[in-house]
Amino acid sequence: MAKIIDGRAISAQIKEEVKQEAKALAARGIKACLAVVQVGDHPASSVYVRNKHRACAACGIKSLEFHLPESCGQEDLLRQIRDLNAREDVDGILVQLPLPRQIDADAVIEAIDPAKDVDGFLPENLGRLLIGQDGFLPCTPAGILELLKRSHIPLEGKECLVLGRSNIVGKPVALLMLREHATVTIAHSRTANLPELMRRADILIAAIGRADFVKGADLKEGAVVIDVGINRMEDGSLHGDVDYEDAFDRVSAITPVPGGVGPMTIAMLMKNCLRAARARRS
Ligand SMILES: Nc1nc2c(c(=O)[nH]1)N[C@@H](CN(C=O)c1ccc(C(=O)N[C@@H](CCC(=O)O)C(=O)O)cc1)CN2
Repeated sequence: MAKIIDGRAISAQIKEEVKQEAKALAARGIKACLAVVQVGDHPASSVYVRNKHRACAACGIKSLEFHLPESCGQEDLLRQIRDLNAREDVDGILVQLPLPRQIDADAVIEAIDPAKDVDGFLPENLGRLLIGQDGFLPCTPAGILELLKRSHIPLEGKECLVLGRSNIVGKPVALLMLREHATVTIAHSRTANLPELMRRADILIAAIGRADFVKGADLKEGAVVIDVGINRMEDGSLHGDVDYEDAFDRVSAITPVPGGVGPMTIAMLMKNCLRAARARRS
């Protein structure tokens, strides 16, 4: 019987811990503050932004909302970021992705002060991860590691396969697994021997954005499956990158979608906000 790795329960635990730490910081006169910048009205982004404000409120972190129109120009957005960089009261800045087509997302992210990069997307912070130095970790990869650790899943010496090579999930989670002494392979759309790699993996982390791509028969018996995919189907339901029903009887542990990795992204953002406030103001 597979263990269901409950991201909602683990993220609630983390947010409770953050709340206690925020209380201790507030007792020293420091109220952590996150600025959330949204451009346009992408429906999923609006949900995630609202959930970030709610999580801040629940944890005792102040949050500020900056909502720019879909038609906003690159320079307007950069001006907004520079203003927030200069504000003493703002500890963390995040720009909700994706951004409209006319905006160069890399340039916008790189304009954020690295000390306020609570998304952990800046080259300074990703570079630190690469060379094993302390920095802000991107929230989804950090959330995956936390799920594995709090579920007592051993990583050292295990074969870990990461499906997907994005800068915000695939590559950083591969580095985190390597840091934990797993043997890591990154597979992508041009990987030739994917079936062989999947059948060998003790831990499979799927982040390719293709609904139900991985089937039970693809997996090693007893594998641990972490599903990062959030694919909305025509009937409105959400499916991961792994066919959950099909995989369930074959694996030893698996994250559901929804309720697995997704909630951890926001919990780890709260942790990063608090860390930014402590580092900037202590
Ligand atoms: N600036 C950022 N933009 C984006 C990030 C990010 O980390 N920083 N990640 C994603 C979106 N995201 C947070 O922003 C996010 C995605 C999913 C969830 C989540 O809790 N998902 C639920 C399902 C919610 C639903 O019904 O759609 C789940 O999996 O249980 C939280 C945050 C891209 N942009």
